[in-house]
Amino acid sequence: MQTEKNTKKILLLPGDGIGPEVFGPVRDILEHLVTSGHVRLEWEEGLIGGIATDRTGLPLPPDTIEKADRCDAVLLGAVGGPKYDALPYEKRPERALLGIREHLGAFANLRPARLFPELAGSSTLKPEIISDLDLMVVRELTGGIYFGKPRGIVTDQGVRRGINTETYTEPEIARIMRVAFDLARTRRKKVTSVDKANVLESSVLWREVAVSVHKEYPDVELSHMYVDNAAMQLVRNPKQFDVLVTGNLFGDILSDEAAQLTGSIGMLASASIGGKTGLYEPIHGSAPDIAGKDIANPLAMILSLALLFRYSLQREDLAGVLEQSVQNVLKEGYRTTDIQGAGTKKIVGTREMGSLVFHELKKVLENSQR
Ligand SMILES: NC(=O)C1=CN([C@@H]2O[C@H](COP(=O)(O)OP(=O)(O)OC[C@H]3O[C@@H](n4cnc5c(N)ncnc54)[C@H](O)[C@@H]3O)[C@@H](O)[C@H]2O)C=CC1
Ligand SMILES: CC(C)CC(=O)C(=O)O
Ligand SMILES: [Mg+2]
Repeated sequence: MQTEKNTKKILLLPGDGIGPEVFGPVRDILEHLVTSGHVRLEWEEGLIGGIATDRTGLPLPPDTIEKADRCDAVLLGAVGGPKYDALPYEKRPERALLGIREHLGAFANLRPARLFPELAGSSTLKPEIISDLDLMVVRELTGGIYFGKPRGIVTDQGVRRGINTETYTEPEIARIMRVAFDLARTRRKKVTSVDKANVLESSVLWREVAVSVHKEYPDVELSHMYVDNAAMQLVRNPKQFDVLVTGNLFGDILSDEAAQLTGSIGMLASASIGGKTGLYEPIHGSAPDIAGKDIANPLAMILSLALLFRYSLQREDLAGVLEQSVQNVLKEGYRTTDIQGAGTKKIVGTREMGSLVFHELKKVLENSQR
């Protein structure tokens, strides 16, 4: 095990709905890692989303931005909920999410869809289709239609019109392509670039830049796929993919689909990198349908903390310990309801799953010191 020279600082933003619930084990895990001397780390908490609007009138208060700027990494739960759905866009919790991603410059969103072998019987897909699945979705996160201007709802001669703009610049495409090619070099050296170049000019440029950047990576294979076909191929034969790189909107949609290949959206973690500070969050939302019921799966949240150790703190050892702890708990047959299936010995709630992983983590750490 390594130790840190300098104390690192992280910001915790639990957010709304199941966000604070799945965050439960995070503080215990951090506390234990610090008190047992495995890492020198401090953390503070902040507000984001609906809860921030309730308490301060703003979904992304300046205090949260200031705290994020003093930290080495940010860990976020989820934002949003029906209570806030009627708010104008600038006041919505989701605006805060886009705002913090943009502020941190976190343009590369890595969403690793890796199937724990123990969950091969938990997906709605046949085990032979998903066994050994290990695909990385690289989603462009600070451009595209979520940020393009003009946007809004205007009234034109008495008729209301909703407008959004899909736009990508050459440098925006080139930098996300480099992230995808660099990652592919550490994996199976295959990049599939997903676009809609048969219809959209932004995708025509996307494809041209992909081809041009690819010249820097002759050892990596590049192929292109239209997004409608990619959505179908993901459930037909997902193991054909290694790194799948795409824009903000397509990546948002395809990564929820990829999550189901791993058993549940409650399993998929994400790392948003490329800017001054990394941002780590499960890919799921605030799940208002199950919030407050102690049934949400906290594993995507815990695995996001593992990614924080891997990408922002360069602590591959601790990332591995967390991932091993999750796997051991699954091996013992514990499941939240969303991942029940073959191999389930006991259905547990959010709190119990969190505490099982926490206790397993202590064991894994002890064993690693022997
Ligand atoms: N990163 C974020 O903060 C995101 C926020 N949202 C927001 O979340 C709210 C709900 O959006 P939805 O479209 O329903 O997406 P969602 O991801 O919150 O939920 C989709 C479905 O997956 C289930 N689910 C999600 N996370 C789960 C977990 N950890 N364990 C077990 N089941 C889980 C939910 O119960 C629901 O049936 C909206 O306000 C939306 O804008 C949506 C996606 C991402
Ligand atoms: C507000 C949305 C862009 C959040 C989302 O669905 C995501 O990032 O996956
Ligand atoms: Mg999404």
